[in-house]
Amino acid sequence: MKTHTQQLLKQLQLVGEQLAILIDPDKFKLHQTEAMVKALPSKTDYLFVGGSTATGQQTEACIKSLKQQTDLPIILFPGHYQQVCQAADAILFLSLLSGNNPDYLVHHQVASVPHLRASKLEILPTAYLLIDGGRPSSVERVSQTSAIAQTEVELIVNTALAAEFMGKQLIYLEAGSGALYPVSTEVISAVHKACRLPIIVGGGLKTQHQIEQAYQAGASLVVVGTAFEQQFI
Ligand SMILES: CC(C)=CCC/C(C)=C/CC/C(C)=C/CC/C(C)=C/COP(=O)(O)OP(=O)(O)O
Ligand SMILES: O=P(O)(O)OC[C@@H](O)CO
Ligand SMILES: [Mg+2]
Repeated sequence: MKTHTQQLLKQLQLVGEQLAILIDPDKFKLHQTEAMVKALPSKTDYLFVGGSTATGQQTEACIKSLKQQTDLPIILFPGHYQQVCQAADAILFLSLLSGNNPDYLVHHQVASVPHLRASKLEILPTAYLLIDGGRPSSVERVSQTSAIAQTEVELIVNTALAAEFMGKQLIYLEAGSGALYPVSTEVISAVHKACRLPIIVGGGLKTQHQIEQAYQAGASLVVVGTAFEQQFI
């Protein structure tokens, strides 16, 4: 097995207040790649590529097209092991710890290993916590798990700390793509106070003010998908 550099993990641990734009291969149109890359906010640090229902082929075509237009690091954000693609730079090695579906706790991870053993992708061990964003999300539907209520702060903190004790390197607090409201600053700051890992926050972030609030509460990286995507539909 090749050694994986820890370049992006170090950047996530050290830099803070970073921005990722999420591209969902499901909705991605190849002919719009150039315009889309030009429209990226100047502060963009990473592109996340993934979706709950995207196929491997869609994911690969999307990443290859983006790679022709930008040098930004491309981080896979997989909804399924078949989305593993060697053309990316890194992978959020997600485990859906807010739910009790073994497929999303461990089976996708095991199934991805044959693709990852031979690859140079940097692996980012990530605890993925789905928090209620006010409407049913695709992740809930696909994984057949329920989101944790925003009021269950202690459960969220305990789940994040369990992730830290398990050796995860990143915590992703997810309100679901297109959420009516994002993960609250109360939840983010409670996790930040209790847990040493960098926090990624995504789902339902639409305004600069919401993004600033997430950083102030302790998010190291904010993910925006729908608000960017809507320019291209
Ligand atoms: C580690 C490997 C290989 C796979 C991980 C598999 C796991 C645990 C996935 C977590 C659950 C899941 C389905 C995550 C998908 C996250 C994602 C990329 C969401 C993007 O948004 P969509 O859910 O596609 O939203 P739309 O409905 O708006 O398209
Ligand atoms: O599409 P939005 O609501 O920006 O969510 C982004 C991301 O966190 C979803 O997985
Ligand atoms: Mg999708």
